Amino acid sequence: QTEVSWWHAMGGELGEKLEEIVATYNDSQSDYHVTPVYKGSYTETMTAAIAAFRAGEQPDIVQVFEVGTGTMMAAQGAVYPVYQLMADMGADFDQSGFLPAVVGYYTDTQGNMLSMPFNSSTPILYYNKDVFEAAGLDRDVPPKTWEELEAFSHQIMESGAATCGFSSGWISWVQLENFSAWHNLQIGTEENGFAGLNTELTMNGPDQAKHWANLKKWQDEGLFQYGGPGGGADAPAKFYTQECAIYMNSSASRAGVINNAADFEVGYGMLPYYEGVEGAPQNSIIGGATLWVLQGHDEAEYKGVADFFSYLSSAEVQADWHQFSGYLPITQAAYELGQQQGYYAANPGSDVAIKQITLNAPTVNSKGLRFGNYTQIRDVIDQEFQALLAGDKTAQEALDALVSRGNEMLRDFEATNN
Ligand SMILES: O=P(O)(O)OC[C@H](O)CO
Repeated sequence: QTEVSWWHAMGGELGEKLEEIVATYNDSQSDYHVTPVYKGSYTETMTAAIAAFRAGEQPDIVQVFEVGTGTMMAAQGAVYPVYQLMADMGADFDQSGFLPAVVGYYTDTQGNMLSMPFNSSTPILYYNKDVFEAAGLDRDVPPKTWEELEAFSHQIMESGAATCGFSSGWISWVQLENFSAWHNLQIGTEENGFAGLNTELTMNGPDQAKHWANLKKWQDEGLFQYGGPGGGADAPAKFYTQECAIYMNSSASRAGVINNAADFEVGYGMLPYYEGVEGAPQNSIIGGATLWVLQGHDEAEYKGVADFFSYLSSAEVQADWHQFSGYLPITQAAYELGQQQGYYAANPGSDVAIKQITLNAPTVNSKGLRFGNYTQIRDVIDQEFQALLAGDKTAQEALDALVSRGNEMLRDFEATNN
């Protein structure tokens, strides 16, 4: 039996489900044995894989979050592009079967898919229907706009139904990158980095500054509670314990919400937008991760990787993973299978993510982002957001600082990858 190693970043409910999927594959055939290894957060997993590659101890497959794409694409000698691997191994691979929003994020300039989609998400809004009702709000109507979200939060807090309006995971991803796409605002030049390495960040415009100034104001009023840097590890519990009535996070937080929010009914909505911003709401952008294959292994292992990828992207496996986790149904076939099964009709709100990401045809501002060194730039975004919350900088100063610090990191990346 040939061993195939897969380093991943799925913890909690998602990690357990991933292991179940792998075990089913391992039991279904006898040529290959896939071993999944949890390596921590997305950043930790990516950092570990890069270090392992340098030491010649890299796994066959590594799960890399969407913002690591620019860095992985530039690591040409380290990566075995998925379209090439599937062709070399004689495996079926129909790129056109994946959702356009997913394909566009992971293809090179010739349109070839470099990594295997597995868990693509988009941020959505979760709310506590019981708290809404206790506050005198309609339990079936989530806030559509930020103006409504602010008014609802005041009503919730003043009525005593909950002590906090909202929290959010992934400040950078949800409250800056997706915020920009959703309002059709540019994130960076060169088509948000898709068109070339000579790109500059531009996410410090007046609408982003207005939003960050509001988040600071709402924090000071108690309306908004910060969940911490990176994924925002403290945010989920604020929603589960019914402290905060509204919670914005990955569509894949759904598995955790269903598991932990047993005492109240959860409602689902799209991200809020500001009234009067032209083009809003546009469409949200993907997050989550794809599977990158690393060089340096023998052909038998790559045959195993190709076989495992075919299994992973089958409609049955994808539909099951999507329905359990809240990740998007990344193939058209998985989405259609869910419709045939009556899954969306039986689970109201479970299709909010796909409706939101496909709400309008993506513009040059809303098809995603691709920047080198972006994992490090995300850390800078977190630092500047914390400086804003601490009152050390205004929203405009924090955004200007993260843009100029980020641009230096983009220049470093350009210099080493040209
Ligand atoms: O929680 P996930 O897996 O949906 O990922 C969220 C962000 O895209 C990470 O960059």
